Amino acid sequence: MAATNLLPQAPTFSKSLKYPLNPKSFSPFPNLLLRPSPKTLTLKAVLSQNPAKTLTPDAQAQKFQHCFRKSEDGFLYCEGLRVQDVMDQVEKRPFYLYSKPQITRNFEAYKEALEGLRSIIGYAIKANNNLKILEHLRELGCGAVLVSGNELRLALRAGFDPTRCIFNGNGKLLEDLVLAAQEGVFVNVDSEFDLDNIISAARIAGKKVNVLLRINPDVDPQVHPYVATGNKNSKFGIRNEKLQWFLDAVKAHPNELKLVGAHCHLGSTITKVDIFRDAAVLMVNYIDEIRAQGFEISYLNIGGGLGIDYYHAGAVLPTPRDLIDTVRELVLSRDLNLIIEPGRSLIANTCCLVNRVTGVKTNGTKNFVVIDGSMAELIRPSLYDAYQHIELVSPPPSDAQISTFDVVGPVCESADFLGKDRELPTPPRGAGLVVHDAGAYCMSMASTYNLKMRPPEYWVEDDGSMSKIRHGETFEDHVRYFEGL
Ligand SMILES: Cc1ncc(COP(=O)(O)O)c(C=O)c1O
Ligand SMILES: N[C@@H](CCCC[NH3+])C(=O)O
Repeated sequence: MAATNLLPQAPTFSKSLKYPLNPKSFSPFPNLLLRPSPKTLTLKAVLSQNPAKTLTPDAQAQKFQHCFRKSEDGFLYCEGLRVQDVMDQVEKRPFYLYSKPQITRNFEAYKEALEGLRSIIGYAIKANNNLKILEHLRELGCGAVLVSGNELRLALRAGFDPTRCIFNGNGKLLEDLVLAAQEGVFVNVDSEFDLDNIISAARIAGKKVNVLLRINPDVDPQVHPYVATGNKNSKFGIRNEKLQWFLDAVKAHPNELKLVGAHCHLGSTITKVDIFRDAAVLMVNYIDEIRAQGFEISYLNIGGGLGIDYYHAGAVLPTPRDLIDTVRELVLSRDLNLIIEPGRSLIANTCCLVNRVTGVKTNGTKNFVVIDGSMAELIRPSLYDAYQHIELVSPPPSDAQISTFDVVGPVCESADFLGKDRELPTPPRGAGLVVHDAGAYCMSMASTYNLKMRPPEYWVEDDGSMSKIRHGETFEDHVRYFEGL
């Protein structure tokens, strides 16, 4: 399917140009320039208008209690099952172990927080694309956020209602946009060429597409630069300078496009709700400006990004209720539907990567616990220097010496570590060791580097029994890719 260029390209600095390109027109931002506009609101101004909200730990914090608990005699449990017993029953290789009830509790926490608002919870499938988990979230009433054609196909296979799905991304392909258009999925517009493709897709599908403009509000999410997406250096979204061009372009295509909302996504692992509040203030200002031009905007999508407590050190972090409460009045005051796109905060704390200790060694300056899991199964520590809590699943021998270890895998990279400088009792060979909070961006980012095949996944069911929810990849799977070539 070849895309024709339906739209002229917006200039980098669109101040002096209008859609369609017309050298005579001068101000593409009549409204934005004449009134206090989002552009003139610096972050500092926003903050002073909206004094920081004090975070109150609420009853929901209880709901975020960890499904993995240590018993008094030192055994780790997942809900009612001893992780050691699970290890003894399953294949001897690293595996992911989830709690289905915790997934439900996490979802319910968002649902309860959203009471009184018209809303869609769009689960960001990129965080974890296990089909069983998707089906469970869909049954609970979740929508889905997709960033590729295959994520869209998987969401449809899992039975998600397409009208509760949002297709995001800065490089969406025409054929995938056609599917999105056919299915009636919301599509977020990221760039000029993206809009061009969306218009083509609408024509091919013979369907009008409901679009949201992904606005880059330039708010610093105060996170690792690799997971910051809503600041001015980001590859994502539309900056204020180009906004009018997009509005005019949408207006020029009434048969293909219906502009229904505005979207932003600031980044991931955000642990201060005031950051979301700042962005939401900017976003509703944009929505006011856009509505003033006659568009019927009914959705504000504030993206995902809420962080979780990776450290297990007793910190009180914002809950879904804290997040929703911080934007609630803004949403109500504009009579908007709220879309949120949580990934990590729905799924991360529901799972551990369970590993076995291969052995312990020292190189004279450092001690190492070598396990069978690695950066291939769980890359976050290597990629972002991310901390994930590590502990043994069973009590160590009574004479085990406590030392400081790097917990490493067998992969031939010095970046292959799961944890650095961790104080642990010296584990015997074969001991079980878990990496916590492994439900988000772990399995979905796993690779087969060093031919470490992707691990199997299990979950503890609501009745306390255990089921396999994904087969582990095997050597035979790898060899099969070359059959018949
Ligand atoms: C557009 C978009 N929405 C939602 C998410 C989910 O973010 P998180 O897992 O931090 O909630 C992401 C990932 O950061 C994203 O890029
Ligand atoms: N992969 C990142 C999150 C990226 C979010 C996607 N926009 C992580 O592991 O924390």
